[in-house]
Amino acid sequence: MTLARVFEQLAGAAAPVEFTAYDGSRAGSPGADIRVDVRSPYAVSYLLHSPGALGLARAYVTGMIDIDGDMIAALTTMQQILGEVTPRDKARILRTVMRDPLLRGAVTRRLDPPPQEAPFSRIPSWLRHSKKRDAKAISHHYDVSNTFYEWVLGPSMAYTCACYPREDATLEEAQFHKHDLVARKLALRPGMRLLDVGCGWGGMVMHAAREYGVKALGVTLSKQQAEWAQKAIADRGLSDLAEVRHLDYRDVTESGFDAVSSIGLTEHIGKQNLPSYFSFLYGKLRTGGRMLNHTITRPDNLAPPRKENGFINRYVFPDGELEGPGFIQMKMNDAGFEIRHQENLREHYARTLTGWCRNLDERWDDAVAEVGDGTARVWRVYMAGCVLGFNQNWIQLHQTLGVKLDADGSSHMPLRPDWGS
Ligand SMILES: C[S@@+](CC[C@H](N)C(=O)[O-])C[C@H]1O[C@@H](n2cnc3c(N)ncnc32)[C@H](O)[C@@H]1O
Repeated sequence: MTLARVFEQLAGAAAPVEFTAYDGSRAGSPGADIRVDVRSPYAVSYLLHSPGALGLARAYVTGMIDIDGDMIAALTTMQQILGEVTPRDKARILRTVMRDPLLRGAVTRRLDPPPQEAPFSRIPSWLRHSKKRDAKAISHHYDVSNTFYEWVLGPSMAYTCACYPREDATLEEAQFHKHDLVARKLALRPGMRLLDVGCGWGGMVMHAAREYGVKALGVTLSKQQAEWAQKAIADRGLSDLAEVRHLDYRDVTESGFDAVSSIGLTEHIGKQNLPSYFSFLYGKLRTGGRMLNHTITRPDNLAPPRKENGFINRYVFPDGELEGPGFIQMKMNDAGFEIRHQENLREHYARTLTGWCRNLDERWDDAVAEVGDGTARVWRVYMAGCVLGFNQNWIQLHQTLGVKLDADGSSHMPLRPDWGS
């Protein structure tokens, strides 16, 4: 039996996928929008020996399997296919594979993980997140290439969930709207001081300075981000108001800020450290000041965190940890914040990621030349996979607004805050 037929056997003859393989075989639906090319017999080894979807990801990252067509649609189809495979199907396919001498040789050999896997020892959560280890983990993901990120993210250089004000809003409009929503929730006014922790390429800092006349300080652990942001601030004539430092947020010495924003940093903090993280941010605010925490969450508040050893942790965000919205809120409360508002932008993140996937596909050849085939593949499969994750509610996105009350309990909030939608 040819290799393409083996895959067809797995997927079912009616699957809307065309399979081709290194042995010249073809199967599945000819001319389908999704084309899967098995380029090496060793792809089967990854598929059989890695848990869950990790095998498919490894085979794709190494280029042993190629996926042509819309990646989001391809992963959706594969998810359906794999979800329908029974243990009996697996046993039958394994028997077929073992009859082929080349495939048998490939399957019985265990392969090393692709080099794109982050070189981090898997240690318990409470041992992670030293400043040194965090700096390495952040560099692994963010110090890839600013040019690559410009192509993927677009001019906003915002690397977090956008907020789409209308069905037909562009990614760029939605990123502007997100920054503005944060600014409005924080009630930014000219002359205020904002601290933006985990500031990325400086999008929020520049928005606050340009649109609100706010003096804004951003800190990021990524050297490349800081360099890009510092140049952007100077180029845009915002140096009087905006500043970005290459710094761990724990090393910010100033305090008395009128507002604090944290947009996409909490995912890197670690469950054990959430109390000290929120206490630190609380300590940075003046009384009456507001803090907006924007983070990916999981839809439950159960312990322990799930899939710590999956593809995302190994290849994309080493040491990343997600908690439920209730848990985040509880830890903010316990640090002293009064919670005033919380909202879930889950569907907005699926749209945002779809925009990034489209951008990457449009510049695919350039991206491969810039960061290498394996790294470009990691981003392509991770971003498309996350679209499924947000659409199917494995993950969510919560903005939580807290206030540091005056000693007399006054919040300085209007009775009905109106920050629009
Ligand atoms: C997903 S990015 C979000 C960037 C930006 N806020 C945005 O919306 O585009 C996460 C950011 O958190 C930063 N970060 C992670 N851990 C940090 C730490 N301990 N101190 C300072 N920044 C940190 C990263 O360097 C990165 O800039």
